[in-house]
Amino acid sequence: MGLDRNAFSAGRAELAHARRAVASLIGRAALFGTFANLLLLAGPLYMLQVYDRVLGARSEETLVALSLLLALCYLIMAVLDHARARLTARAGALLHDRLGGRIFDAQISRAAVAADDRLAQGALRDLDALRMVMGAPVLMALFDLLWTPLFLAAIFVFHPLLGWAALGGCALLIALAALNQATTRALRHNTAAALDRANRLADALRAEAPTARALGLTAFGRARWHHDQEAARDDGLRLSDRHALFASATRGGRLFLQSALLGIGAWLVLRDALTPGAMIATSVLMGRALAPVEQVIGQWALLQRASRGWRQLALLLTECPGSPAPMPLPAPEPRLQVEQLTVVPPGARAASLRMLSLSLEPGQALGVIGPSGAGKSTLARALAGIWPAAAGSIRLGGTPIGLFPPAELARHLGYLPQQVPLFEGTVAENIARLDPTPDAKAVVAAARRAFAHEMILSLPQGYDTPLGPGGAGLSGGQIQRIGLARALFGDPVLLILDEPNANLDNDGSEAMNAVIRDAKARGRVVLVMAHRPAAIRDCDRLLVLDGGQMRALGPPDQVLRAEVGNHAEVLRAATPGGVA
Ligand SMILES: Nc1ncnc2c1ncn2[C@@H]1O[C@H](COP(=O)(O)OP(=O)(O)OP(=O)(O)O)[C@@H](O)[C@H]1O
Repeated sequence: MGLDRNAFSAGRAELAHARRAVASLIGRAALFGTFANLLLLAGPLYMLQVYDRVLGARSEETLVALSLLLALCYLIMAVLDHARARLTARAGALLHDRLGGRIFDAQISRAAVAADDRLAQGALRDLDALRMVMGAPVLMALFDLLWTPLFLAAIFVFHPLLGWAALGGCALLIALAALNQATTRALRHNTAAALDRANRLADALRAEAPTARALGLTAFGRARWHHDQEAARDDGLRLSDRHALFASATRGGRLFLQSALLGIGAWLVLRDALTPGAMIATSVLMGRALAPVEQVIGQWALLQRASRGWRQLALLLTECPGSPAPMPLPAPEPRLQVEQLTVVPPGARAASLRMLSLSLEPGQALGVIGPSGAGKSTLARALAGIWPAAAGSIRLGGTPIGLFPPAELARHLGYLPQQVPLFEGTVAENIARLDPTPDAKAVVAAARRAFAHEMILSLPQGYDTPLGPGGAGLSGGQIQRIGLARALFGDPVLLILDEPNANLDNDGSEAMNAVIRDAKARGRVVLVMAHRPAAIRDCDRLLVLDGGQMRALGPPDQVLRAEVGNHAEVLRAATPGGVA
């Protein structure tokens, strides 16, 4: 990725801290591995003894004793192997537990400002890759790799010529693997990118399947998907051919190496430079020395994936630093002050809201109107703490909103976005902001305030009605009412309603105005972003935005008279049954 190491050192430190927590498990696994590897030497030693002692002395007792000893060694080795596999798998699970919550929060805070952020999208998969690699045999093979030099040294002890041949063979196999990696890098990248494009398109079309079919997007969508799939298939085939070539060469090389060592050993035996037992033991030792090399080479992709995941997570954690446990702040008074607020949408170059100042006292409602793209939703998002202020400030009850921890700020805010997202879970859980054990009284109170109680009771299982993703199974108006109940849950001091009556009929619009009146009567501050005049009827101040700037702010009559040519018509439309 070509990133400066220091650029994500804070994240690295955080990951290393979590890794230290699992170090004792890994340490124990490594200790067991040490003994298991030492016991591996029992095989070659047994052969050495059988060839050089048992066959020479023709002693059956020695053979039986040696065989029993060998069986005991292998039994202990199997137990140790099993124990270390369990330990490394648990180390992976523990690492996942340690980091899971933090990474979940970090990816949400990053996605909150840029929904299509790749780092956020892949974070949980990166964490899974770390967990998997710790439980995979490749981690143990990495430990075993440390023993390869010892086995090679043992071969050197038998004869230096055998040692050099073994060392050269190992180097050749590693060089082959490195060459494989280097020559397939571009292919791997292209295959993954094409597959990613194809899958994202398929996911998007599937998520909007009915609309996609009705709009006739399927045929061209399929053609695009095919195009990317074909690219992925062609590069994937080239990649698998290349891998197969290297895999065959490696396998052939390894088999040849083992036989070659036997051949050199036999030649040395003929010249009385080696015993036959040492000749056989060398071949077995070579097999042991190469086994972890082969395993690491074979599972290199898994290691690479985990190492990429580690880097990406380090970057994510650096960019979304965890806040130390914040000092709890008193609940703010319902008073809003916005000063010289400028907001630049994430990823955009230009500000979509500039130098806006306003203040609202308890019990005041502000209507925000303006043409499409004027900056109304931008203001709503900034007030809800979603988009940060590029300049200026937003204070709630005198406290800058950035000082509230996000979860605490969310409790003081009731935000109804233009597109209301509902999630899999019951109606009650959705109103209680996904609390799996929702406070029934608070849920019903919020639904009553939102005039949604009767509507919810008419659903098949009332508050326990399960909803599909996005609120599947409900009408647009029902979704909006449940979204409003969720905004009112916990009786927040500031209500931000972005196009609240977009999907509502006249009764729904009336109910919405009653919600605004009720909130005002209880001293709450309300902001209503609206296209339909009916939504601003109960607002006592009106803000007109245009091109991200304030055009007017004041009492609705006055502002409409000054700003809108047909103000009389607009005021008439603001009454029930008026023109939408
Ligand atoms: N996520 C974004 N990234 C970049 N620019 C954005 C983003 N969202 C909005 N904008 C830009 O900010 C400007 C204001 O958009 P905003 O959604 O605030 O307008 P609006 O008044 O709510 O419009 P509408 O009435 O159509 O909902 C627009 O020019 C838009 O292009």
